[in-house]
Amino acid sequence: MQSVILIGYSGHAYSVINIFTADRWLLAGYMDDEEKKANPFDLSYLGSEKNVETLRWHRDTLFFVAVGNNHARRKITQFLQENRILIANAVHPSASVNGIVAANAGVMIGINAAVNALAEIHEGVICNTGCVIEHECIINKFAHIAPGAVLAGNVSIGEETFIGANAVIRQGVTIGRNVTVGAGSVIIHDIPDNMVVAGNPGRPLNKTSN
Ligand SMILES: CC(=O)SCCNC(=O)CCNC(=O)[C@H](O)C(C)(C)COP(=O)(O)OP(=O)(O)OC[C@H]1O[C@@H](n2cnc3c(N)ncnc32)[C@H](O)[C@@H]1OP(=O)(O)O
Repeated sequence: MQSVILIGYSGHAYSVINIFTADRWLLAGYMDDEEKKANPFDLSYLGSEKNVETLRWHRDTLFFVAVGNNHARRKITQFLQENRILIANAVHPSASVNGIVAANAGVMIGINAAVNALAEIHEGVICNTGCVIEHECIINKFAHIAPGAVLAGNVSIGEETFIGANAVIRQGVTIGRNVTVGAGSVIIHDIPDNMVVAGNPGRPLNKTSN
């Protein structure tokens, strides 16, 4: 049985725990800035990942950065990599994965998510519950595709971009980096970097710096 240590232990981590448990991994504990008051999965607290000595103590175990915020997830992942810590992927057994998923790269693929032919899922990406990522889509590093979102064929999503729950992206659309797409939006045109867009059809709400 493989074992994994989580970094982060709140809402997003709970979904990640569900995935690892369904895939029969052993959860060796969690790391966070401090011990959490809530411990619904009865995990052991192993200290802060910022303490390099503590981190290296566990270097024979795989880690997973279970942090929903895209930018924070990237920062922590980079820190782990600098310290030669090995990172797992979390793929729920119910997910249908036919694309190309970066190996050992902190990718999460949730319950009933579908990744179709030749889609690329890069490092640190979250493909959340029931999302559909169609053929030849490219999901760049540390993006998050929220539950139920549908990306038609050949869509490209920039680094650290967030696609809200149940959003629909028309085929061939390119969405830049650090973009937020509101829940339920329908995106039919390309979106430049650093925008917040929402609605049907999606329109800018304002400029963001996430
Ligand atoms: C497992 C998980 O939980 S993963 C997380 C899933 N969560 C989501 O998908 C939520 C995504 N977030 C959203 O949709 C947010 O509403 C955002 C990011 C688009 C905007 O949030 P905020 O900046 O806080 O905007 P705020 O709520 O103040 O609304 C601003 C305006 O945009 C409109 N608006 C906000 N969200 C949306 C939306 N999804 N679709 C259409 N219009 C929207 C509001 O009605 C409001 O309009 P008004 O100014 O005419 O009253």
